[in-house]
Amino acid sequence: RDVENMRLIRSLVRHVKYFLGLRFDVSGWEHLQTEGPYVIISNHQSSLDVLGLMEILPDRCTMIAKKELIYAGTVGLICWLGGIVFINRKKPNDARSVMIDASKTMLDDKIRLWVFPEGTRNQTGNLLPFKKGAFHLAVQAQVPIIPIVFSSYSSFYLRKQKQFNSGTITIKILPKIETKGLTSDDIPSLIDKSFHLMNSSFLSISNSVPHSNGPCKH
Ligand SMILES: CCCCCCCCCCCCCC(=O)SCCNC(=O)CCNC(=O)[C@H](O)C(C)(C)COP(=O)(O)OP(=O)(O)OC[C@H]1O[C@@H](n2cnc3c(N)ncnc32)[C@H](O)[C@@H]1OP(=O)(O)O
Ligand SMILES: CCCCCCCC/C=C\CCCCCCCC(=O)OC[C@@H](O)COP(=O)(O)O
Repeated sequence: RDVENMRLIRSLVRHVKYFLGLRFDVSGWEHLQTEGPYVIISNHQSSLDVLGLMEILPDRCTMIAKKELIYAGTVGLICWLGGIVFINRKKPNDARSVMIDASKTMLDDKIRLWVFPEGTRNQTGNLLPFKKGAFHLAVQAQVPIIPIVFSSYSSFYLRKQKQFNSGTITIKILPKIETKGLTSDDIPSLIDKSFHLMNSSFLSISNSVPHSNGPCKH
């Protein structure tokens, strides 16, 4: 169990896009060129997000995930080996204390953490209101937040209708938001700022996404 295992996991998962006929169009790479620990926040539409995440995952970065994933067979084992931090959403007090510990570990071990602040998968067409854990994490560790937005999958993937075509996912990496000097009192405004930046980015890149490239041959 070591965050370094994410290098191997990342290089394996990066091949999956070819089987699904998906392409990634990434902008803002320069914003990930930040030294030391930081918190990445991104929107969460489906398990497909794992592909986009692995496409751009920086070194020494692991994720916060719901603890149910440990029991998901091989996927659970891979998550555990990659040092994923598991939280129990049914016990918010426990989840908070795990995240408070993580704010120390990320500084001690120079680790970056990826959090889905919506807290659950969402394909409603707008981002869900953000949970607060990711922002406490960044403020407690006094590290920057890097917001990342994945465009809507709805032009090629409709879960209820069981439709899946090939398509292009736009990923926009936004400039980092500094938290140096901020305290827990600043969290509501930090959340507000992050939410509006990400939601407006999401709407703008989702409208400009090229439509499905046609049915997938597989
Ligand atoms: C092929 C195989 C490939 C394998 C691939 C591997 C990749 C896998 C990728 C896996 C991807 C998997 C992806 C997934 O699994 S996504 C699902 C799991 N992830 C999350 O849920 C993350 C986001 N959740 C949170 O951050 C929540 O805030 C938590 C769960 C922590 C609490 O939720 P809660 O429901 O309680 O809501 P709340 O946010 O309104 O907070 C309530 C109150 O608590 C205060 N508070 C909160 N936090 C802190 C804190 N740290 N220190 C001090 N205080 C804190 C807060 O200020 C507020 O108080 P007040 O301000 O109202 O007074
Ligand atoms: C044609 C079907 C298209 C789907 C293909 C998916 C391919 C993805 C490839 C490999 C990655 C598999 C790893 C799965 C990790 C799942 C993480 C995840 O998404 O957990 C759900 C959790 O965050 C929120 O849970 P809830 O929405 O609150 O319950």
